[in-house]
Amino acid sequence: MIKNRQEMVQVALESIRKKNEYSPKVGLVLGSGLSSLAEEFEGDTIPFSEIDGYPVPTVTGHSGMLRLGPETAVMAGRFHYYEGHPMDTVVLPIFLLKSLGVQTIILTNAAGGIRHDLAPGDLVLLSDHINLLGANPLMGPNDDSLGPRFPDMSEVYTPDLRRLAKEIDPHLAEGVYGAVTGPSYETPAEIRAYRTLGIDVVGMSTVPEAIAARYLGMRVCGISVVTNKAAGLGQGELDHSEVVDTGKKAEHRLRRLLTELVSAVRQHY
Ligand SMILES: O=P(O)(O)O[C@H]1O[C@H](CO)[C@@H](O)[C@H]1O
Ligand SMILES: Nc1nc2[nH]cnc2c(=O)[nH]1
Repeated sequence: MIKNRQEMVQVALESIRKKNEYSPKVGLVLGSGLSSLAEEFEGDTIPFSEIDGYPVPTVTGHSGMLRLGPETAVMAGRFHYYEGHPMDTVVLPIFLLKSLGVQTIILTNAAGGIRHDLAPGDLVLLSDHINLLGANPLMGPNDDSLGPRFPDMSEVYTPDLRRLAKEIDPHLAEGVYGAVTGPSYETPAEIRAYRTLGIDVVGMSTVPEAIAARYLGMRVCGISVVTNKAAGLGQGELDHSEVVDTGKKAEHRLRRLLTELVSAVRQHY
């Protein structure tokens, strides 16, 4: 299983290296509706379809491109567990970013707001997460040369990066992200239960990526765009096209935060 994942990384890396040799230190993953933010960062655009062995996203709002430049590697799109991918594939982009030289990763996503003060369009800096996926991307034999068998998760979201983000955007909310499998959205009863667990925003991604990134020794920052009030807390039904539209509308504030955070990270480390 590990061999398979490391082989996938190697094959993907070789096809990227035929296109350019950049080794950026900062990586970004852009969630639903946020793909066009990749254009903010300098680099060559490599469609996922041109990366050997790499799947293409099946979800609207994930364009499926890597923008690889001297300072940043941006994954415009991600793979979700609910798409039917094994966890190895869900976290393949993280292992690939690591092999490209990335040391700091910024994970973004679209999420439903559970905490009462969160409204569509708000940004939430992740302070922690709760994994309700029923799976962990590190299951299976461990390669000790990559990371420990039992990696510590007491500070997944690097405090220093959170401080930098709050200096840039002092009104940034902070909260706990809960990851569920989806693809069905939650019932109102599930949302009430998640609230009592201490979950502030809910989504179907990010947590496997954050776990893999910490395992690999990366610094991690997580940012949710609240695209809707969670089930039962707002008006009407949840709809992915609204998730994508609201994600696009939040791009302006997120653009400033991401670009300034990337330059702060470059100065800081
Ligand atoms: O987490 P990202 O990829 O931003 O997408 C979120 O939006 C989709 C549901 O509308 C799910 O995929 C959920 O995880
Ligand atoms: N699970 C989940 N994922 C989302 N992604 C965007 N909004 C939501 C939501 O309300 N629930």
